Amino acid sequence: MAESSSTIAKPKIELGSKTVQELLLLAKGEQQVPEKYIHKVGAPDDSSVQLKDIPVIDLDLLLTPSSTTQQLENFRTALTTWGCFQVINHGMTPEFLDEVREMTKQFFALPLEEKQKYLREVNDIQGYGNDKVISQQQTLDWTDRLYLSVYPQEARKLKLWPQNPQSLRGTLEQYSRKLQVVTKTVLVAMARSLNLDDNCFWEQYGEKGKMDVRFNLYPPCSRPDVVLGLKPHADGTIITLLLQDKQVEGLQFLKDDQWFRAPIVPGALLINVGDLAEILSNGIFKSPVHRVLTNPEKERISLAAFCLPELDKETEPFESLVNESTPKLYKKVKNYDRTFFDYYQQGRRPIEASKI
Ligand SMILES: O=C(O)CCC(=O)C(=O)O
Ligand SMILES: [Fe+2]
Repeated sequence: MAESSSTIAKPKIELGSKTVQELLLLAKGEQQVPEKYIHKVGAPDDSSVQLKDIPVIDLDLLLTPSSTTQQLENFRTALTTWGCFQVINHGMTPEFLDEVREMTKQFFALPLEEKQKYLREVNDIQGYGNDKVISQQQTLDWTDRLYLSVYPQEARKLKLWPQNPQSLRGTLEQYSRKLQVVTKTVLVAMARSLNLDDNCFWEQYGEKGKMDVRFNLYPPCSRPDVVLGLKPHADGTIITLLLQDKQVEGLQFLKDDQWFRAPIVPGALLINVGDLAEILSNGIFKSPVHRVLTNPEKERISLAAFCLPELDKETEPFESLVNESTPKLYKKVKNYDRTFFDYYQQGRRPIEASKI
């Protein structure tokens, strides 16, 4: 159902909440999970969720002339059915990816006071903390995070970039530079797979395109039957590039109304279409709904990089994808990420509001 963005309540103030790690420290081994994390409806019934291979795309082959047709065809199918794929040969060694995972673990393993040096300020998104709490009714996610803008350079708030572990700043710089290269290749391939001008997705991202990274920690949870690491959502991005934990699963995708577990492919990055690429492609690419489950024994980490258009850039379906037989399906949107979290926390999808 289409709805106008004015129907979403705009929070004036944010209500405070503790990080999950802090909560666990205070609980001193007590198993009780606070009420506000418990899903009374939509609890994660995991009993019939299957593991299904998400398409694997070799980035090295994607744009080479000799293999273009078949590779691009597979790529397009991945984006129109799953809305996500695992990418290999992306230019980063398994050792380097392990280093990125390791620094993520090391950061979350620091004493609370150390992490709190980088605390997110109320109503800001960058920094260490957890869910933005905008209503007492909100069911919270069992996750702590460190959210940092890496591009454009001027969006960086370096005082929130941890100096401990010492390697974090340098490794993050290196990792995000590599991700920019992957992003460009993927965006060009997306255009090519739709027979559009090579640069059309890349231009939407823009020279000042935003890349925000979110380090996620999902501590063990004694009630995985009723608590979620992340509520079902689709991303408000053009694309999202995700580095998954190497040992612990948890991510699931909704496809044809069924949940599927995302397998771990240790050397791969998992890339998914976000709402903005769904809009640009006039609905041809699917921005998939996904969620993260909790694990009773093991903690899980992940690192998501969100690619968003530069500030004030307007996003609407490419004209060449709109004609009499395929009418325009989405309205123009701008600064989409600003309203995204308000919808998310109410368990709603912002893309509904832009549907015509
Ligand atoms: O932790 C994961 O595997 C997924 C993270 C995610 O979906 C997000 O940060 O938007
Ligand atoms: Fe996500």
